[in-house]
Amino acid sequence: MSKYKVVEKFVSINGEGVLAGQLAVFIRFKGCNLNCSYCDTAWANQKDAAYTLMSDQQIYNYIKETGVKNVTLTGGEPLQNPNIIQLIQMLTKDTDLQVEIETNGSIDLSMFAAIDHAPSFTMDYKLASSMMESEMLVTNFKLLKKKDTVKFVVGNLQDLDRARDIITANQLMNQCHVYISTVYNKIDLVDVVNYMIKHSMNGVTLQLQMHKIIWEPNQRGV
Ligand SMILES: C[S@@+](CC[C@H](N)C(=O)[O-])C[C@H]1O[C@@H](n2cnc3c(N)ncnc32)[C@H](O)[C@@H]1O
Ligand SMILES: Nc1nc2[nH]cc(C(=O)O)c2c(=O)[nH]1
Ligand code: SF4
Ligand SMILES: [Mg+2]
Repeated sequence: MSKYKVVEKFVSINGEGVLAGQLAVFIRFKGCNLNCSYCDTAWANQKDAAYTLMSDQQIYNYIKETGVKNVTLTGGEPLQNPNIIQLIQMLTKDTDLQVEIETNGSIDLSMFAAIDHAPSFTMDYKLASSMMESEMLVTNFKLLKKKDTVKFVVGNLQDLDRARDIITANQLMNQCHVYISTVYNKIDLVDVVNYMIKHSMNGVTLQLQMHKIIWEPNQRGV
């Protein structure tokens, strides 16, 4: 049985994505293969970050004890542990749960495509201001389904230009949800909306991180 390094687990409202505003139970895994300039959970990626080793069953039991049905696996990078497919299979077998996975766009999603009752993926496409764009695996786009999301976290207007190019070149609007989020406190939100109007970005959703509005932005466990 696999064990996973969990740095925190908590119940909150989901602050991001298509289920934003709904209750969710979060499992945050330690460590990441990328190092984005703006990462708000860099603490979880440090070698000396404290963690609890948990098995698939212990994670499942914790989730069920909370009584919360939306489950978000995040990190760090949850999919960098190849055994995570076992946990995903255990969670998705329980059709009472709605499983969502936050992933950074650098991990090949093909091995997860065949899972029964597939989870929904929110896959970032890291833009230039993250300093991680060269790590993006664009072959993942074709694996995404209607319930999945590509998320662009923009730090400046050049990032928005690039996001628009990627959306068009890969016809993402026909593939899945498309979200624009903003690097917290980094870019004028009015500029982002005006950009969306100017470029007729129909169907694209702008999302702000709700938990950073409700709580102090650096607070953990929310
Ligand atoms: C912390 S990451 C963990 C999952 C995975 N490693 C990833 O990058 O998608 C979860 C989400 O938070 C976003 N994020 C991280 N730092 C942020 C910041 N400063 N402002 C806005 N979003 C941020 C990431 O882009 C990602 O969409
Ligand atoms: N409330 C809340 N919602 C979230 N949605 C995605 C998160 C993440 O860190 O992946 C997150 C988070 O850290 N907190
Ligand atoms: S990929 Fe996600 S966890 Fe990793 S550094 Fe970037 S934002 Fe942070
Ligand atoms: Mg977060």
